[in-house]
Amino acid sequence: MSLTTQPSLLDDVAEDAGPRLGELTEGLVRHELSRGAWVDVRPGWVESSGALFEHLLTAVPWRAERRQMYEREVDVPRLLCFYGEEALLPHPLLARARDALSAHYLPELGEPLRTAGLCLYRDGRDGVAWHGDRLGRSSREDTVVAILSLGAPRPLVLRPRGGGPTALRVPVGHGDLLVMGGSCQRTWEHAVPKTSRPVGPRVSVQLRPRGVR
Ligand SMILES: O=C(O)CCC(=O)C(=O)O
Ligand SMILES: [Fe+2]
Repeated sequence: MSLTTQPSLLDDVAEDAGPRLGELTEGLVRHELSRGAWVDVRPGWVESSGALFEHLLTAVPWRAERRQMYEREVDVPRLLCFYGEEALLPHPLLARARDALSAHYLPELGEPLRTAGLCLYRDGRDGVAWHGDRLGRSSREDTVVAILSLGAPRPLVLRPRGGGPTALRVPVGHGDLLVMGGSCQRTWEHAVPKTSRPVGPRVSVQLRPRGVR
């Protein structure tokens, strides 16, 4: 064996061990919703995602938040950590994912994805109620919110704004990508329902443009 083969063998081993991004467009499916909203789903975009999930569980400074609910302050039922546009993301693969998504959606979106909101759903008691991400420009403009899901799958459900039955239910975990686009934040709502079924922890990474929350 020549010495020069050894580094490449080692590289192969190192690469096999870590999480990787697959080809984004391979298996990417668009669901056209009503009123100019759409959802793209790319199952298993992050390969070997278990290592990334384990890393994020310990590397992210997860925080519990409280919010006002009528007269009382209550715990938000999930842990959170927000990375603004200047922040170093907790794993280099997240920056690569953000950049790949920015490049892919640029023709439609006209700007890059810049921030990352991370959530940890510890078990089925954690969830997020029906809402649109409408705190920023997304209350007036079409936009894109891309979500990478790691760990145990949880259904992300969508319905038209203002109620009605769930129109789309996508279990997301283990490296799946789900992207909400067009008018989705204004004209549709999404949620991750709480469940009494035993479910393991899930991490959600939401990538958004500047000024969209
Ligand atoms: O858990 C998810 O992937 C969805 C989170 C979400 O909708 C939000 O934080 O705005
Ligand atoms: Fe949301």
